[in-house]
Amino acid sequence: MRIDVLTVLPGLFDCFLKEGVIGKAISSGKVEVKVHNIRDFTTDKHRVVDDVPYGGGPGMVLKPEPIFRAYDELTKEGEKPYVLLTEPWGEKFNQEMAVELSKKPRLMIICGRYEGVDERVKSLVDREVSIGDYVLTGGELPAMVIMDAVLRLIPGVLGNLESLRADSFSDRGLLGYPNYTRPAEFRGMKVPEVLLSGHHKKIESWRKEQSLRKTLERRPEIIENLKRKGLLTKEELE
Ligand SMILES: O[C@H]1NC=Nc2cccc(F)c21
Repeated sequence: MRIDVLTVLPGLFDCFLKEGVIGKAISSGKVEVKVHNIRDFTTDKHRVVDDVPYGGGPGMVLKPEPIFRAYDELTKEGEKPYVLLTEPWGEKFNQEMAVELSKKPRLMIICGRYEGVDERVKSLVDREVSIGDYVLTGGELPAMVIMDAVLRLIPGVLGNLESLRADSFSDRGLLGYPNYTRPAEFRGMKVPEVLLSGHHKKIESWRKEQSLRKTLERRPEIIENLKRKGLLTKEELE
């Protein structure tokens, strides 16, 4: 997969693209992520990227020209990208959307600003996406959240062990089961016996039960949603 990111704050992406699973996926060539500074696509001396809103009001609005120039430049060759705009009032991002986006050969993410982007930019956009109903200063963190969730789903990006964990559970949006590691007892708190038993079938069913119980307790709507979609097996429903 190739992702092009358009932003006025490219520096925010430096560590994200170098560290961890995402950093390895890029350095190994499994995925290609290019961050572009919208300012590099301006033509005036002051490299202006935003301006005051017509009709008055607070804040600044990202101008259309530099973004269109970047889009034209970056889509001259190769496959047309599926274009996302990170927007406070966009469609709520979730695991289902992450799975759908992970199947696209090429993405472009235009990072919005809280005050907004000129409406005409949306003629380039396939999906306006928000990561939540809270006020951020810009769309760069949402872009990193989206890339993190999407890139980890690309085959080969996660190590073998981790990909085993990316089972139908997490990808159905169910909450995870409790995790423990050594020591078996710490400050009087013991690891559940079943996890020390080495009985894999029992361990698996304990984990499944824990995950379903926690999801039912904290996020009952996820269970309802899966029921409606017929994505819960008979024994999981018991
Ligand atoms: O993800 C959203 N949630 C909250 N604030 C935002 C600000 C700018 C862009 C954006 F996508 C967002």
